Order: sequence, then structure tokens, then C-alpha cells
Amino acid sequence: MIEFRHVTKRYAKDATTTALFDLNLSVAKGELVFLAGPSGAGKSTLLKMIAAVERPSSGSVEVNGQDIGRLNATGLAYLRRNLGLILQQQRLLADRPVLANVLLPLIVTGTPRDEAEKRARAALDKVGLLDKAQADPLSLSGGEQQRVSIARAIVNRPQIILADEPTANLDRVSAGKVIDALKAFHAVGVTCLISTHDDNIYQPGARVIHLAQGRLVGDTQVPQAAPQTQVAS
Ligand SMILES: Nc1ncnc2c1ncn2[C@@H]1O[C@H](COP(=O)(O)OP(=O)(O)OP(=O)(O)O)[C@@H](O)[C@H]1O
Repeated sequence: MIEFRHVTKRYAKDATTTALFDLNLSVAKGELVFLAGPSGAGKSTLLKMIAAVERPSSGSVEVNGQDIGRLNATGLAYLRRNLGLILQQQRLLADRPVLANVLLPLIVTGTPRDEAEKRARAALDKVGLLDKAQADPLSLSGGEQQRVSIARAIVNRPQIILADEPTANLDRVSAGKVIDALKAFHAVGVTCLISTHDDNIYQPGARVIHLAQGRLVGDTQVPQAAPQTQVAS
């Protein structure tokens, strides 16, 4: 479903750093993938390329069999509607209540108000924040704000969720809730790619792609959780 073919990315013509170098990667529908690697390894760049927010300097990125570098404006809009993007620099609108923030992508795509409100409330419910629908975003904790961002990202029922360090700066409990919310989407077949510096959030059975200096240096699987041993009575 997602295919990187020999993707190299340099941000500027004279850049000395190569954000991604000759990257080849296939991610199948429904996979849960963590992107690991030190700061500057290329994790955010990789995620942004799937959404065509950044373009390859060479090579190609395919989503659902389509080279996204060749999409016209309509094709791009369609691609992005099927993506739930949770980027680091995205912020909630502070001057609107939580519900209005989650409604935004639906309003943009012309969903009728009643239907939009129903879906926005359902999305907030899925991340456990329906009771905060009318709250001011700034009155929420960092973890709650991040879960509102997830609700906003999934309200259009995307096939793919791309989350860039969704647990950065969160304590263990808040990070756990954010990951649980993402896991719930993976459980219903949504493909999830999550970049992180925190290997505590890896899930049993998930795939971990390791990047270093723009190169893919490892592709591993988190061991499945050991079955609980029965204690004989
Ligand atoms: N908009 C940009 N313009 C120029 N260089 C950039 C830009 N974005 C990223 N880079 C450079 O590309 C390289 C990869 O950055 P990227 O943000 O993809 O790494 P990362 O693994 O996500 O890092 P972090 O974990 O710190 O978020 C770095 O050297 C970075 O400085």
C-alpha cells in the first residue's frame, strides 16, 4: 500500500545533509510500523513524503499503487483525505473549543453539519475525550491535546495514520493513552506509521524501521508478548 522506491531527499540544492538516501520500503495495508532513529535521522521527512508534504529529490513514493508525485490537485486532495496526519508542528486552534477543532476537516470537505457533528463526537469518544467537547484546548493536558489531534486526524476515517512523535513530552500515563488510541485504529485495519524516540511505546508484534542519517539500517519485529503461564491450583 505504501512503497518507497530509491527515495533520496535533499531539502535544498546546496544542502550538505541528505535527509533520506536511496530508501526502499514497503508497508502493507493494516501494518503497525514504528519509525526509530536519532534526531535528524529522517523520520519526519519519511512521514511527510507519504502525505506529499515533501517531495523526493529522486525516486518515487507510491500510495495505493499510485505514484503520488504525479497526482494533480484533485488526486492530492483525495490522497490527503485518506490520510490522518499528526505532525509535530500542528497545533490546535486555541480560540475554538475542542469539538470545533475536530469538526474542521469535515467542514473543509463539505460534510453536512449534523453528520459532521455526529462524526466529530464519535471521534472524540474513541480517544476518550467526549466529555471535553466544549473545553478550551489550552485547558487540557499535553496528552489530552495530543488525543484531540488524533481525533481530528481520524475524523475523516482515513486508511492510513501518520503520527510524528505523538508521545513527545508526555508522561508515561498520557503516552500510554495516546498509544492506546492509535492502537484502536490499527485494530480495525488502519495502517499506522508512528515515529518515536521512545521504545517503551513499541507494541508486541509491531514492525520497527530503524533510520540513521537518512538510511534504513534495520527492519525488525517487536516480539509477541509471552503467553501468560497458568499457575496450577
Ligand atoms: N524543512 C527543512 N529544511 C531543511 N532541512 C531540513 C528540513 N526538515 C528537515 N531537515 C533536515 O533533514 C534531516 C532529517 O530531518 P527529520 O526532521 O526528517 O529527522 P527526524 O528523524 O524526524 O528528527 P527528529 O527526531 O529530531 O524529529 C535533518 O538533517 C534536518 O536538519
